[in-house]
Amino acid sequence: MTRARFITLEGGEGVGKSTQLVALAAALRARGLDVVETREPGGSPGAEAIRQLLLQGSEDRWTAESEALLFAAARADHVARTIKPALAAGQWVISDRFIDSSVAYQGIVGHVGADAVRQLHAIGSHGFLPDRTFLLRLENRAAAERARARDTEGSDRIGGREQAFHDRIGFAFGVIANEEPERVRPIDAAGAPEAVTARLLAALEDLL
Ligand SMILES: Nc1ncnc2c1ncn2[C@@H]1O[C@H](COP(=O)(O)OP(=O)(O)O)[C@@H](O)[C@H]1O
Ligand SMILES: Cc1cn([C@H]2C[C@H](O)[C@@H](COP(=O)(O)OP(=O)(O)O)O2)c(=O)[nH]c1=O
Repeated sequence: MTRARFITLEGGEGVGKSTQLVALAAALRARGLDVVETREPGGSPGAEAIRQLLLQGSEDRWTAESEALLFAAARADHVARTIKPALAAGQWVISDRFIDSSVAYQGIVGHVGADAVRQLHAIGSHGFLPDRTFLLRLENRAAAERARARDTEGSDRIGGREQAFHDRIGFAFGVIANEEPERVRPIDAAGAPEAVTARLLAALEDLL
């Protein structure tokens, strides 16, 4: 039996992370693995409370620095209370977003700086990293169309920003994937959900 792994799904809004999280977890369970599905911001009671602070209210509710600290605090709780205990118990963990979202949104696009965000992660979560990160890649307009179809009742504080912001996020994730090619694997997110899941499984085969 291989050891339990921590997998994260990253990418901009609407690329299909939540959809693939459910499908990938089901595929891994079908192979007999015990899988925990989680998400950020959130994933533990404390982090879910911080999620409310982060995603509700006006766009200027937090300074860029406060926002980065809140994400790091939520992640520290998520890692300590949910992710590490699950891995220690032999469960695989798949998270919808993790540190790379902070590096992209707060670090590269939000001007806090990628290094500063990684330092916060070093303090809050001892620099804990996923075994593998899948970066779902989808052409910007297709992702915006998927997100619009989903968010018929309006989007959240961060998701509701203009298209140019989301374009910069896509670019920032590309920078991250280039920096850490061993951990961060780009996956084509176009096409039917089942086709994307098959690509994810193929790119996970060596860890199974
Ligand atoms: N491969 C796909 N093809 C078409 N629509 C999709 C696909 N994957 C997800 N969707 C739909 O697009 C919307 C956004 O997907 P979601 O998984 O919520 O994305 P994310 O979590 O990355 O924001 C949802 O309405 C979802 O049902
Ligand atoms: C985890 C994380 C999320 N975010 C943002 C990305 C999203 O706009 C929002 C999370 O909203 P959510 O609805 O969970 O994500 P999605 O829109 O992908 O389905 O928070 C950050 O800015 N930094 C982070 O570290």
